[in-house]
Amino acid sequence: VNICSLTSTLPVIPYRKLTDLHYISKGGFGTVFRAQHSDWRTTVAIKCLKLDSPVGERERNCLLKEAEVLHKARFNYIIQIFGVCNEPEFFCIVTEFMTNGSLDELLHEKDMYPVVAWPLRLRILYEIALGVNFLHNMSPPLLHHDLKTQNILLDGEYHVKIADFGLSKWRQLSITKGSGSKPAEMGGTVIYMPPEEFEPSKNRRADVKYDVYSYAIIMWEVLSRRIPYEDATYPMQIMFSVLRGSRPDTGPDNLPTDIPGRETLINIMTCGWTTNPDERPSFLHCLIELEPMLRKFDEIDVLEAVLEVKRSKYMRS
Ligand SMILES: CNC(=O)c1cc(Oc2ccc(NC(=O)Nc3ccc(SCC(=O)O)c(F)c3)c(F)c2)ccn1
Repeated sequence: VNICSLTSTLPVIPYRKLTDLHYISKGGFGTVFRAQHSDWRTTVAIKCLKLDSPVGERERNCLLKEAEVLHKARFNYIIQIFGVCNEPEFFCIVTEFMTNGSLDELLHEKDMYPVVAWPLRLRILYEIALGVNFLHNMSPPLLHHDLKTQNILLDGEYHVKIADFGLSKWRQLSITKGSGSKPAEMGGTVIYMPPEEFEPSKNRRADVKYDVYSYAIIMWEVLSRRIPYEDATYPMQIMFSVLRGSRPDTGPDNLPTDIPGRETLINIMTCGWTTNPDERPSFLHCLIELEPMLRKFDEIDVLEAVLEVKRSKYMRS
């Protein structure tokens, strides 16, 4: 990646402007911190190369590539990049900070969020589809291939932004080597992976139908507030049962009958996770099905749902 071509249109942020760093997360490859920008007076997130490891040319190129991707993929529902910090001893991507964390927390921290009303859950599903649909509409299509509730971030008003923490080494290697993703045992979760990913004899094309499988699993997780295959103890168990065709149960115990548009949502879900990738819907198709459902809610329903989660978070934090 040519740093000049990138930084000619993307702000270069001097390291000295980034203060109050707080550690957020780390992978084999990079580390994410929260920070303040001393001139912009805002909170930002910075994804940097491991500070201790000598910044290898390849690692630096990976992060530059990511900055370029994020810069090109600017959209309402994709995490926003503010700039890069490119100094010999410090190299990082600077993005917006998503104050309400990940969808994973919203769904499973039931003490903090005892109630997440349906209008907000459906808006979240709709906005995830808008974000991924945008990526798939780029030319060439940008495939996420690591959609999971930990990579779906929420801003101050609980609007969705698609992210990719992608901090594990093998994932970066797969980007640079252009190979498929490595087996999930290396830290990744299997629950969002389509069965064709497990096939050893993989001559997989860069599959546009990978993401919609992950999206179908996320739909089930959002509507049930359960961890898919929560009874399994080993990833291999999940892989084998998924290869045999088992999927999360869509019965009323997991998906309550009072979900608005329950039938349509279950149809999209079961279509999205079918074994044959060619039978899975496009995100455009998912959006066309979801649009009328969102129109049924008026703005107030959604705002009341947001207020309810804000109040409960405030009371319990
Ligand atoms: C409580 N709040 C937080 O903790 C927090 C942490 C945070 O940290 C980061 C998380 C992710 C990234 N980077 C990233 O998302 N990159 C990326 C790359 C490719 C694609 S699209 C194609 C593909 O997936 O390959 C894509 F959608 C995204 C980052 F730089 C910082 C950001 C905001 N808030």
